[in-house]
Amino acid sequence: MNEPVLVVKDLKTYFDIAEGTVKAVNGVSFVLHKNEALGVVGETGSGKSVTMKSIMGMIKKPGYIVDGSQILFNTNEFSHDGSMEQVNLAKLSQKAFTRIRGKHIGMVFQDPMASLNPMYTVADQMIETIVYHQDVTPEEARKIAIELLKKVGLPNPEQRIDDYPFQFSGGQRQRIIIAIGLSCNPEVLVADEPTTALDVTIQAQILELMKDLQKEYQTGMIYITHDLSVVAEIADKVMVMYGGNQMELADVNTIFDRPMHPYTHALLSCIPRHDAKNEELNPIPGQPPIMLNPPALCPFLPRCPRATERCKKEWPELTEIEENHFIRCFNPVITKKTEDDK
Ligand SMILES: Nc1ncnc2c1ncn2[C@@H]1O[C@H](COP(=O)(O)OP(=O)(O)OP(=O)(O)O)[C@@H](O)[C@H]1O
Repeated sequence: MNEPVLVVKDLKTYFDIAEGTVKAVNGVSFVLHKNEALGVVGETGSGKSVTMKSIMGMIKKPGYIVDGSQILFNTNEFSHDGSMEQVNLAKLSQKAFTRIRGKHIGMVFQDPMASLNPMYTVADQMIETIVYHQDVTPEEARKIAIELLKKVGLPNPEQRIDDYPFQFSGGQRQRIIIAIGLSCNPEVLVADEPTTALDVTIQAQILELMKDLQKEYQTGMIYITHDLSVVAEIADKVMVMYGGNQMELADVNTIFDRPMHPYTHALLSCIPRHDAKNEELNPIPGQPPIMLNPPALCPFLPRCPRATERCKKEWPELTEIEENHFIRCFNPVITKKTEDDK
């Protein structure tokens, strides 16, 4: 495996509000390599977006990254001799972050209209980004922008680049956002539910496009979704989040074939499988956790069918149960490896 581009260690992001502390992200750790796609999956409110906003320096007051959290990014942006170094993004000033965001870490969000400025043409917005981060003239930037728009499948980009965002369909706008996200050839691309606002056939096209471009550019990608079928499609490895914590992290086949966390099991049994005899969905009994002043116990405890007395007393640390398979649980579901898995 190649060098890691991003190493996140025990990331905690809290919000101090009048009622107490919302522990939105409460100990997340993972490594992202070049050319690797990490799928982050979890129910609404599980901390997926706050994790990504923390990585991109977008946490605003009353939110803050707790001391001790590490978001180590491999970059030569700040070194004097062009050598690579690990920079802790959790400690980076907002000013310094403008040299990382958009250039080394690209972003694609759920709502393309919110990411594009309605007052400016696509050309204005793309050229501005490219000129800001790269040593090129506006004329060169325009050429780069047109090439990128071609790449993301926008028809007739030489003319359409001078249109305003409202003149495009939702799917086309998302293609433009992907082109902007990739415009500086970032080492990491963060995508937060980029297909949710689109209709189903367009969703599939955009997903395919992102997968192809990620492999072509060899970008490290973090792809957030609540949809397990999307994860199966796009991810090399998967992080399952619940209640601000990562419950499990493993390569995509392991997550689907031999999940060990009871929550991952519950999540997987909620999706209909074409090979399943029982066509019914199995909702997970109970309520999602409250993140305000949570107890130092597994957040899945009240809903967990495997909970024991120990779970009511101790905090489960993240453990590497087998190589590259991490789990936060005292009572994992152990199934034997089949011959195919070995
Ligand atoms: N500005 C804020 N102030 C207080 N709490 C916040 C703030 N932003 C997020 N939170 C809380 O942090 C928790 C995690 O939110 P987050 O947006 O990361 O969830 P998510 O998994 O991305 O959900 P979704 O799939 O709905 O986007 C939630 O309980 C949310 O209410």
